[in-house]
Amino acid sequence: MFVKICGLRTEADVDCAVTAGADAVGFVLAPSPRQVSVDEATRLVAAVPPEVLSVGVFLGMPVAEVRDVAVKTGLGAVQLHGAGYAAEDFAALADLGVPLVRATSTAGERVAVGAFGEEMLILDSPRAGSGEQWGWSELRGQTGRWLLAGGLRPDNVAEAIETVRPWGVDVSSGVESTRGTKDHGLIREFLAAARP
Ligand SMILES: O=C(O)c1ccccc1NCC(=O)[C@H](O)[C@H](O)COP(=O)(O)O
Repeated sequence: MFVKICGLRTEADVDCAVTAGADAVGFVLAPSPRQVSVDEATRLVAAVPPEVLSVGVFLGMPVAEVRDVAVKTGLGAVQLHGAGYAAEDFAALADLGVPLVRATSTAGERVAVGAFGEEMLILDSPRAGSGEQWGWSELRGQTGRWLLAGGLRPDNVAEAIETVRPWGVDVSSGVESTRGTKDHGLIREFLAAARP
C-alpha cells in the first residue's frame, strides 16, 4: 500500500513520516494552513531521502511558475489541484522530467496524468485538504495506480482500504493535532493501520 503523508512543514515532520515508512511526502505551495514558502520547500525537500517521493501541491498557480518552483526546490513530483489545468499545461511540465500528479476534487473528473512512470490518479474530496470524508465507499472498479484521499484517519484507513481497495492512500488532516500542525504519533498510527 502506497502511503503519502501531505502538508508537512518541518524537518521533524519529514523525519517522522520517512522513519514511519511513508512512500511520499507532500508540501503545500498554495494558500493553506500548511503552506510553505519556496525556500522552506527547498529546505524540506533536501531532507527527504531519494527513495521517498517529495510532492509539491499546487492549486491554480500558473504552470510556468509551477515549473520554476519544481526546478528550484528539486521536487520529485508535482500535484496540480483543481480543474483549472489543461492538457497543454501538463505538456509544458512534462519536459521537466518531473512526474506529474493531478488530483481531482470529485470522483467524476477521473483525470490521470503520468506519474511515477505510470499513469497515476488521486481521487479526493470536493474540498481538498479539508479532512472531509466523501462517498468513497461507493467507488467501484477503479484500477491502476490511484490514491484515495479525503477524510482518512488512523481509525478509518483500514476500513477504507478494505472497502475500496485503492493502490495507495493520502492523508493530511487526519494526522494533525490542530489544522496545519502534524501529530507525529498519529502519523505513525496511520502508517501502521494502512499496512497491518
Ligand atoms: O492540504 C492542503 O491544505 C491542500 C490545500 C490546497 C490544495 C490541496 C491540498 N491538499 C491536497 C492533498 O493531497 C491532501 O493530502 C488531500 O486533499 C487529503 O486531505 P485530508 O482530507 O485533509 O486528509
